[in-house]
Amino acid sequence: MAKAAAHTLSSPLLSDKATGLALTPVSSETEARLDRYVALLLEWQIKTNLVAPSTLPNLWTRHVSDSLQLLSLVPSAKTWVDLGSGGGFPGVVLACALAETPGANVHLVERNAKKAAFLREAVRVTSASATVHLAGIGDIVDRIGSRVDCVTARALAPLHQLVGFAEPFVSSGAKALFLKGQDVEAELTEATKYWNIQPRLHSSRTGGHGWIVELDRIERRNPSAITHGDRA
Ligand SMILES: C[S@@+](CC[C@H](N)C(=O)[O-])C[C@H]1O[C@@H](n2cnc3c(N)ncnc32)[C@H](O)[C@@H]1O
Repeated sequence: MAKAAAHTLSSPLLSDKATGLALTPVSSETEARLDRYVALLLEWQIKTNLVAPSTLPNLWTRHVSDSLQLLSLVPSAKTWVDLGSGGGFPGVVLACALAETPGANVHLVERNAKKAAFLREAVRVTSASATVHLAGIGDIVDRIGSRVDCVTARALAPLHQLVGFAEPFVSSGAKALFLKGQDVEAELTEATKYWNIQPRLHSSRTGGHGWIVELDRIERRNPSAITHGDRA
C-alpha cells in the first residue's frame, strides 16, 4: 500500500511539477523520462534516504528544476561529470534532458554502493545518457579520460574543496558549475585563499537563496602567498 502510494503523484507534488516545468521547460520526451525517474526515486526513498524528506513535496522545484537550470549555462556541453551524484541531482536530471542529444553522456560519480545502485536503476528506467562510476572522486579523473565539457556538484563539499576536485577537468578545458546556498560569499572568500578563480555568480532560477558558481579557470595559489594564519 505504502509503495503504491509512493508511485502516485499527490496533488501538491503535481502542482509543484507544473511550477517547476514552467521555470525550466523541457520536451515531452524529457518530461516522460523525468516522470519515470521521480517515480523510481519516490519508491526507493521509502528505504534509502536519497533526498531530505522535508523537500519531497517540492521535489520538482527544489531538485529537478534546480538541476535543469544548469543546461542553459552551457547549452553546447555534451560530456558532463557530476561529482557526488547521490540520488541523481543534478546528474540524472541532466542525463534525462540530454538523452536525445547525439554523443551526450553524463558521468555520475558516487562512492556509496547503495546510491550507485539506485543511479544505475535510474539510468536503466529512463534510458538516460549516463555512466555510473562507483568510485571516489580522486580515483575517476583518469578513468573518465575523454574531454569533459562541464563538471558539476551539488551539496557535496565546501567550495574550496569543490574547486580542488574540479581543477583537473577545468585545467583541460571544462567549465565548472556548483549549486550553492546562501553562504556562497563566505565560501568564495575561503576558496580564494587557496585558488586563483574568477567566479561568475548566477542566482537560482528556482527562488530561495540558491546560487550557481561558474568557473572557467582554476589555478592553485602560490602557497607562500598564504599567510600562516590562513592555512587550513
Ligand atoms: C549530500 S549528498 C548530495 C547528493 C546530490 N548531489 C544532491 O544534491 O542531492 C553527497 C553525495 O556525495 C557522495 N560523496 C561524498 N564524497 C564523495 C567522494 N569523495 N567521492 C564520491 N562520492 C562522494 C556521498 O556518498 C553522497 O551521496
